[in-house]
Amino acid sequence: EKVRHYQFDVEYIFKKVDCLEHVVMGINGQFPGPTIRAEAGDTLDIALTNKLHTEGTVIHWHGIRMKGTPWADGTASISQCAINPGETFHYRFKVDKAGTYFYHGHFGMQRSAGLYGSLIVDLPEGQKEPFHYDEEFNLLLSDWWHTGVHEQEVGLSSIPFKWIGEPQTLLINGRGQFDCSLGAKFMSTGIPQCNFKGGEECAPQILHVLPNKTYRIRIASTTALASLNFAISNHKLVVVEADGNYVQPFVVDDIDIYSGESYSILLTTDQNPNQNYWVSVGVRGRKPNTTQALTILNYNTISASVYPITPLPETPLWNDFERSKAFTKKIVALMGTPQPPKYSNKRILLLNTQNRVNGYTKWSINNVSLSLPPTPYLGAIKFNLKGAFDQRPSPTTFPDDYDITIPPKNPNSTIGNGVYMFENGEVVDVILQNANALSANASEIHPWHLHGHDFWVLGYGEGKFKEEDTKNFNLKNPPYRNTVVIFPYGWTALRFKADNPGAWAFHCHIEPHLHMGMGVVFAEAVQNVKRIPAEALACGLTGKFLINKNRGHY
Ligand SMILES: O=C1O[C@H]([C@@H](O)CO)C(O)=C1O
Repeated sequence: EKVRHYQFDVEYIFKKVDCLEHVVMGINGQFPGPTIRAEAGDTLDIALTNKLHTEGTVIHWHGIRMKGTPWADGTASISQCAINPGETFHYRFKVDKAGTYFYHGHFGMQRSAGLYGSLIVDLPEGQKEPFHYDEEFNLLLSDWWHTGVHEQEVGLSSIPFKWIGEPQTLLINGRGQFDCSLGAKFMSTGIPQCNFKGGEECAPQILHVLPNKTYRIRIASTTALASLNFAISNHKLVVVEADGNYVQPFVVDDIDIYSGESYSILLTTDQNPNQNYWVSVGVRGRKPNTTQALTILNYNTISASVYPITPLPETPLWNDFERSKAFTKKIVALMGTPQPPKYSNKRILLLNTQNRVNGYTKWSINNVSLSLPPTPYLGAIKFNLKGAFDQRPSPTTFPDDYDITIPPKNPNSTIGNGVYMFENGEVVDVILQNANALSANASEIHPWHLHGHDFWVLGYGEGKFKEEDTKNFNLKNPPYRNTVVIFPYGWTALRFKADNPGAWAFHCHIEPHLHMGMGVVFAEAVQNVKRIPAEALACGLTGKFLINKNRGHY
């Protein structure tokens, strides 16, 4: 159990992200940021210096539960004040569970701007994974726009509303090709063939393998918007991990991965080693307008620049939701995974709707669109600063007669910043209810991510959730995750234990949707939180409160 020290300098850099040069958020001059690698039980000590000139920043350690250090969760306005330009914030927290994680900006739309990197936690020395592999790869998937995020943010909060549209490019480990494709010869789109000489910033990273070995491929998606499908031609994939928890292994030809999720898959190199194979990432869930990302699986027996003779993997139809559901429902926990409590103490229903507030387009939960306050919730709750946010209890349900199959009859909703307060240790069921968006016959996919906890996914269903649906909850081997998707016109049920004192975001991981208000704040036992560093509180009402106190820890 080591303490691992990192210095992260966040700054804008120029980078040929998709062969065209863009301004991107980098860390220590790198995009994506440096990969953090630690062992379960280690403490990470990351000094984050904001080298941006005109905006604050924070970094969220996605999937790490922050037991005892809720102030290190890295969510602006919730766990801390944004770090001002020139200032350094010290994140110090324990990584308590092995798995595939990542980190990313959690202020404004800085994740969309490229502020992200991988965080991999290995088992401690001497402990063994419940599966065998020889080597591993790590693939961080993302999507990229040619419009800068400031322009995107303004568009989302303008009248008329300007939607960001579909991404220009999909990136694998921060590399994509916009003006060419490796598979152009095999496509009918007229896009030119890429010819890389080597050394190009945007050249795909080739997966070099040896025959008859097993590789663990860690895949995480930090996309701003896109739901993705990953496939390797001629090879089966065995899914073994999801969001840092083991799953009962199952074999598939391809996997769906939503923003905020991570998987480990095992790949056995049992195909003809004298050929190269495609590794493909394509868009699902929304009508795609982005070329699939490609790289090569190369057996090291031939040159990686020989074109695969197999056809390009075809991304399943974007709107074949039955196929998406079939994949998702294959995921169950491996025996030995923590099991859900048999009963819950409380159930809340969260209706997801697209709305209007004063003519602005928003997303709302039970008719409240989240607008983050200037004082972070953690300090505001701890010091009982009642003016910091709406003190009224947040709505835990929606009208019985709400028709989820049509656009909202009254599309007007309200802006809010209240909190869902839970008792310490309370077992909470959350039903995420999807609905029709503002235009007719439209209901979208939303991957929901919970901070500070893993939850059990008890089930998915079509239409409106009904009491009798609880009979079909999976209490035997529900997957234990931190991100779960709601399908169009459907619901997803999850259960979690509110046993981590702190204030925690629970939100749609599609970044423009969160920006449009699609999230809520949960909090439990904040009175038990100790030693919040002053630098996490030095803004808003907590900042004023501190001025009247000594510096240090509270
Ligand atoms: O939030 C969104 O807005 C657009 C569309 O609904 C209105 O332009 C879209 O596809 C979203 O996901």
